[in-house]
Amino acid sequence: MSISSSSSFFPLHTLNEDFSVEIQDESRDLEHSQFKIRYRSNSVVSGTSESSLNFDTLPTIKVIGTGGTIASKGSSAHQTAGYEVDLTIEDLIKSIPDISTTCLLEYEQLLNIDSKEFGTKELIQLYSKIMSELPKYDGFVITHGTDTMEETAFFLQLTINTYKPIVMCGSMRPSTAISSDGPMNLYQACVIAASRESRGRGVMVALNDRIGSGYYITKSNANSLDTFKSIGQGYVGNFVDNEIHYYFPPAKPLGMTYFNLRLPLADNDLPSVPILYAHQGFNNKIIDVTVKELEAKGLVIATMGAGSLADETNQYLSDLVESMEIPFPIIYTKRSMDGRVPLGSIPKVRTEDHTSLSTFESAIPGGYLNPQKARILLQLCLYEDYNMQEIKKVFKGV
Ligand SMILES: NC(=O)C[C@H](N)C(=O)O
Repeated sequence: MSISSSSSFFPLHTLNEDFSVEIQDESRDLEHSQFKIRYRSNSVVSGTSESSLNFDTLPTIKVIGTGGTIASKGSSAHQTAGYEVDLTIEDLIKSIPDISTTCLLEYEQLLNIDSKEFGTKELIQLYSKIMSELPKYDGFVITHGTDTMEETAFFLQLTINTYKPIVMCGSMRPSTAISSDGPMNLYQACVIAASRESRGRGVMVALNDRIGSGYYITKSNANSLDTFKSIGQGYVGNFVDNEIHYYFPPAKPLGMTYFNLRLPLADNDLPSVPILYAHQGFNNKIIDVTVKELEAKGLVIATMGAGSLADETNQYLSDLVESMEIPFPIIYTKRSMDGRVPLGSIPKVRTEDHTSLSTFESAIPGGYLNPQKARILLQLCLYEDYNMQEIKKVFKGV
C-alpha cells in the first residue's frame, strides 16, 4: 500500500503493493484542516496494469428555502411588484433542470417569508440549521429575499467558519413574471455550491451570472436584475455557459473577525444597535429618543460623507455618551454605497470642562461597511462583551 498526496503536505509512503491511498487536502486552514482519502488498487486485473477503485461520490448539497421574491407569485406575467410569497422550496427545485450528474440535492423549507421580516430570531434559526448539518453536506444553498440578503450573508460569514461553500441566491422577478430570473439563479447557486473551486471562499451571493462576496456585496438597485454590487472590491467570479470562472484563488476578507455563538442567546436576541440616517437639518433629538426607547447598547450612524456630521451633532453625541454609565460605541458609517470612513474622519469634541477639543473616543470609523453590516458587527462585538478598545480593533480591520 502506498500513500500519496495532491499537495506537498503528505510524503509518499509504501505500505502494501496492492493498494495506494491518495490523500488530498481540502483545506489548508491549520486549525480546521480537512482532507479526502481515495483508495486505488495497484493489482493487475485481466491484463490491465492498474484498475482504479474509485470511491468518489458526487457532492451532496443542502438547499434551504427561506422565501423572498424567488418564491413568489404575481397575478399576471408583467407584475413585478406587490406579489406574495407563495411557492415552496420543492416548487423551486422542480423549476430547475436535472443536475443529478453534478450533485445530489436535498432540500428543506426552513422559513417562507419576505426578507423584510428577517431579524435576529430568523438569523439564529438559519445559523443553527447550517451548523447542525455542516458535517453532513458538502455545501449549502440558501434561497432568500434580496432586500436583506446582504445582512444574512454578512452574519453567516462572521459566525460560520467553514471551508464548505455557502451560496445565497434569490431573484428580482417573481416566478410568474416574463423572464423570471429565479430558476437560473437557483441553478447556478447549486452548481457553484457543488464545485470544488468554491471551497474556502466563505459565504457567496449568486445572482444574474455574478458571484459576489457575502461580506462586501450590497443591493444597489431596488428593481433591476443586476442589483448586487461591491464596487470597490468587485465580484469574485461569474457564471457563463454552465462554467464557473473565479477571478482569484480562494480567499476570505482580510481583517475579518469570527464570532463563536453560544446558543441560546441571552434574551433570545443580540444587543440593541439602532441605525440613524443623517441628512441636512438633522434633528439631534432623534438620537435621545432612539437610544432611550430602544435601550440601545451602541449606535450606527449613516453619516453624510466619509464620517461627516454637523459639529452640533458630534457634540450632542459626545455629551450623551458622557452622561451614560456604560461605554457606548458609535459607529460612523457612510450613506454612500462605495468608499470608506477612515480614522482621520473621527471628530474632535469639547472636553467635559469645555476648555479644549479632544478626539471623540466613543466614535469608531466603520471602514468600508455600510450601516446595516456595521450594525451586525457591533451587535456581535457587544454580544461578546468586548470593551471599547477591542471593538475598535475589530472595526480597524473592516
Ligand atoms: N427581490 C426580492 O426578493 C425582494 C423581496 N421583497 C424580499 O426581499 O423578500
